[in-house]
Amino acid sequence: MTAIDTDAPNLQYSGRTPYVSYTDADVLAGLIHPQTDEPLEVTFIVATQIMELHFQLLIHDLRGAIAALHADDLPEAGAAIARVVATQKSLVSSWQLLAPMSAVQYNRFRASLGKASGFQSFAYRELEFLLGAKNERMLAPHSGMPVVAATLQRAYDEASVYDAAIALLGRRGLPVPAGLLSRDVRQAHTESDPGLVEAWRLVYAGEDELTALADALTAVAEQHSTWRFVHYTAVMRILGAKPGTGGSAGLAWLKRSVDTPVFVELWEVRSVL
Ligand code: HEM
Ligand SMILES: N[C@@H](CC(=O)c1ccccc1NC=O)C(=O)O
Repeated sequence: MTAIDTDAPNLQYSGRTPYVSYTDADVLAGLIHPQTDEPLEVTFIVATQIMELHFQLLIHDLRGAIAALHADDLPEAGAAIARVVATQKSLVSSWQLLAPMSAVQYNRFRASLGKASGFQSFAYRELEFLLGAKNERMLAPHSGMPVVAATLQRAYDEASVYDAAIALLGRRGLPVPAGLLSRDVRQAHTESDPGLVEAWRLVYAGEDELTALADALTAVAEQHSTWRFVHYTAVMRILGAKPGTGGSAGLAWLKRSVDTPVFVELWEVRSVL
């Protein structure tokens, strides 16, 4: 052994290491507070926190995609949407963390959740709004948190990524129905518009970058549906048809969003390609 190991990392720091300062890993480590002795409660808490972090990353990149679409910067929009899809895949795979959890294990700590429910996730709500799944009533739970409420209100009031994309199609000369370009973007758009299906059909008839945008947005919609469906089946397995802690009917309530995909015309257009 030589006296000085020149390949070794630095070993001496005073206070928080630069890694901890940059990542706040100590703050993260202090955020796990189980209330029971059931080992799976820690799994549940960490899985939820991991999903919340994914929601924040998705919001960040979706906002980037929307800004790029507004600026007619398709390469940047495409790159941001590709990051969104990669994050969504990671988000969906984080359900694996809860795969080992049975109904019996969940019931051992469910009472300690009280009236807490993922339904109250402000980040998930912002994500849904940015994807165009708007619902004014979903603003209400957050009114007691002014900063959160203001951020959510902004996402509710502004164009979704789908609105921004169809506005771009309109500017590129595609026959997007005028009523859709001037619509109130605070309303959900869940009924397929035949004129917009035709505009997407024409996009796919071409070979340009708009086809790539259509496919990238379809991938976003597909991954979002997958998250909703995997959540739904996890609830089926763990909770059955019991009412939710958030006060909803549970499975029956969740089914409505499972049955309402985002970017509806991008699904309809498959039938006429
Ligand atoms: C044991 C696992 C889980 C069960 C049994 C469960 C159950 C439920 C139920 C019953 C609802 C309906 C609202 C209510 O009345 O509470 C709901 C909504 C929701 N849950 Fe979960 N959940 C689980 C895990 C998760 C996880 C890990 C997340 C990730 C953050 C999550 C996020 C959400 C969200 C965002 C909603 C609202 C969905 C919407 O608005 O469409 N859930 N959950
Ligand atoms: N709605 C669930 C509970 C739930 O989803 C939840 C409760 C507290 C903390 C996180 C939760 N789930 C996901 O975020 C239930 O009814 O059991």
